[in-house]
Amino acid sequence: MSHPHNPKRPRRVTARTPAKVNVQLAVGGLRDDQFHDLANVFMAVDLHDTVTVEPAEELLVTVSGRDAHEVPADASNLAAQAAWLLGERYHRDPYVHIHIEKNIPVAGGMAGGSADGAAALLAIDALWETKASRSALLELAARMGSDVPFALYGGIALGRGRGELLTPIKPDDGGEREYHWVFALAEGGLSTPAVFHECDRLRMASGGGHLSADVPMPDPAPELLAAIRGGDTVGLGRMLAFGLNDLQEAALSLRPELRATLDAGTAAGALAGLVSGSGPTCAFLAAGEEEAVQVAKALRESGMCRDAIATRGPVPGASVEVVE
Ligand SMILES: C[C@@](CO)(OP(=O)(O)O)[C@H](O)COP(=O)(O)OP(=O)(O)OC[C@H]1O[C@@H](n2ccc(N)nc2=O)[C@H](O)[C@@H]1O
Ligand SMILES: Nc1ncnc2c1ncn2[C@@H]1O[C@H](COP(=O)(O)OP(=O)(O)O)[C@@H](O)[C@H]1O
Repeated sequence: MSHPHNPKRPRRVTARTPAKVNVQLAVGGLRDDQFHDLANVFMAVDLHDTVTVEPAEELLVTVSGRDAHEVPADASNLAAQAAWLLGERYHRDPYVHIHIEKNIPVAGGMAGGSADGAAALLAIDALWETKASRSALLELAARMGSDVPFALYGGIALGRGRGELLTPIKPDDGGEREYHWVFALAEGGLSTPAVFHECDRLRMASGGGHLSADVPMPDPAPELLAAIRGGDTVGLGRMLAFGLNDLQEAALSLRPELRATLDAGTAAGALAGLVSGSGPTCAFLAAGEEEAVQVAKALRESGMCRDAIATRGPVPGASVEVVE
């Protein structure tokens, strides 16, 4: 199935994808397929991985940047899975060199692997000129992982099902809102399945052994949706401080030292601190850009994290940046 190079075809394509934070992560019961039903309110934030693809004799993954050595450079890499899935669908050998420039913390609860998978889908589709429809890309994305479809969407969106059934959430006046965030990066990652498992274990223990399947279907918090639709930073902070991440207790149970990180960020003036998704990255909402810079500085000086990054959201989802 080799395709001779057509001089008009692209030689190299670069795409980039943002990380995410979950402003709500309501976790329902364990389903028969071993996933949990979610009400997952994602926000894409301005911290990106970049993926460059070019034709090659075999499927090859290379990685550079932050924590590159922790990223699998084999078929388990979500970017490699994108090549396999697109190849299967369009009857092509998945022979591409995929280079990932990592910036999103690995196993940090910020969907870095999903970001790379989504960027690779767009980049390889452009390289091969397969012109996959948006719905075809979303379907392949959902097969790759629950978080991958949102990486294509970006912005703010509610994810239902296992997180893959998305509805965008926008301010009522149609305008853009900017929220200022600080992310405190932890040493080492947390395994997403292990955190879901710990969530089930804690529920079983506190409920006297009730089956996780008895947990009601999760819903988004109406006050949270109202804050987002009203572009209300203080209202969003109030809801985050209330505690809308059902995986937070599980992440803290596996990593108790994250409590001190959360305390350090709120003591430094953040409106609210929360564990990002399954953790261990901690996210802090700040009142404005200046406040975010101050919170990041205080967190770095506290020694409670390995680095702290001030950034903003929401930002658009995965996009092709350069076609050469
Ligand atoms: C928790 C979240 C929140 O957005 O992300 P992270 O914080 O890890 O980035 C997601 O639900 C993670 O999505 P993703 O990382 O794509 O997970 P998947 O590959 O689909 O699933 C990995 C494993 O996580 C568990 N899982 C995932 C999604 C879900 N709705 N229920 C689950 O129980 C299952 O054990 C599954 O085998
Ligand atoms: N491109 C990738 N970048 C990072 N991790 C990847 C990638 N592809 C597969 N993985 C695997 O996925 C796991 C979870 O990574 P990641 O997506 O960064 O975290 P999280 O699920 O917490 O958001 C990693 O530990 C790694 O084994």
